Amino acid sequence: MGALTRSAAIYRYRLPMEAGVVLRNQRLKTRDGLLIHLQQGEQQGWGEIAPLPEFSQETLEQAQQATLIGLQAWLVGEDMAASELPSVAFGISCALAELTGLLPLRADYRKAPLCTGDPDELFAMLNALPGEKVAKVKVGLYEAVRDGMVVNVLLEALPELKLRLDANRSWTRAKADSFAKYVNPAWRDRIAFLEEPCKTRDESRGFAQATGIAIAWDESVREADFVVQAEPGVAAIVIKPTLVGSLSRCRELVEQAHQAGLTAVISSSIESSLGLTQLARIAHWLTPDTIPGLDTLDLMQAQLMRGWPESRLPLLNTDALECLWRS
Ligand SMILES: O=C(O)CCC(=O)C1=CC=C[C@@H](O)[C@@H]1C(=O)O
Ligand SMILES: [Mg+2]
Repeated sequence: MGALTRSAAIYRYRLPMEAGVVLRNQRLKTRDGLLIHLQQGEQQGWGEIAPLPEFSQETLEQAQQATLIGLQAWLVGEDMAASELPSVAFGISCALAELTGLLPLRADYRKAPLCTGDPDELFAMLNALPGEKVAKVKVGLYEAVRDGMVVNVLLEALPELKLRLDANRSWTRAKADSFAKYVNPAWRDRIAFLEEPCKTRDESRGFAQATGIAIAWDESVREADFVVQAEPGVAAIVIKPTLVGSLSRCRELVEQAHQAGLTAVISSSIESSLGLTQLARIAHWLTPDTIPGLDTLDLMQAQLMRGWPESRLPLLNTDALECLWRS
């Protein structure tokens, strides 16, 4: 491989977001990130490196520096050690996996639609979906009691529906319990999982065991002391590659989850359509039996380089990219 000439480039993109996309404490007006392009002889690969504000530890500037160092090493034929910055490790490993043909082209474009809680809107969305009816609802933003009622109404109105819920650690145990109180016990097993209900893992475990509502780890997966293991009440782990790291790290997590009998859900960190379509390919490759959590494209006002099937958003090409470095 080393005999063929290598070239590489780093581009920067900025995509306008829909008004009102709020991440934790911050309104996200634009999504900013890097795309990298690697070429070796006839082979090439793209990768996206886009730290997510409020979720990633690294800034875009730090990611850019680390990317440059990584690509310069690759150009002189060195084996790149995975960067310590997860977004960089993910983007570089994707570009290499495209270049070497490791990442298959087939993709899983099913997505669990993100739903605001309006049963009519959800009904229309689900009717348009082939196969399994799974939707995702954010909870923990308003009153826990209101969340409980919304979930109950959705499950009652749509008998085929399974729900994924996400509280992003916003509840005390008491609030989580007041949510559960409003969900008919007969329907609780149609909650595929509730991501991170409580502020601590122990509280979340206690909640799952007391209520019979299965939970999933998301934030926890990125913590240093986290170990993938079967536990009572835990159904799944959520893997957001931009926040987790290299493709091989993601693969390792998927394998550990499957060995422990847990579902592994490949999920978005609000990447552009380039990164999202790669995540759909990763999901088809590593978790073919599980619908990935990729319904975030419509939070943006445009797609980038590669289109998501049937998306009506305009597709921007390389003209929208600013070349930062090329060699
Ligand atoms: O998991 C999904 O189905 C979509 C992605 C998603 O919900 C999220 C992506 C990025 C940040 C958060 O707002 C949110 C999450 O916490 O899981
Ligand atoms: Mg989550």
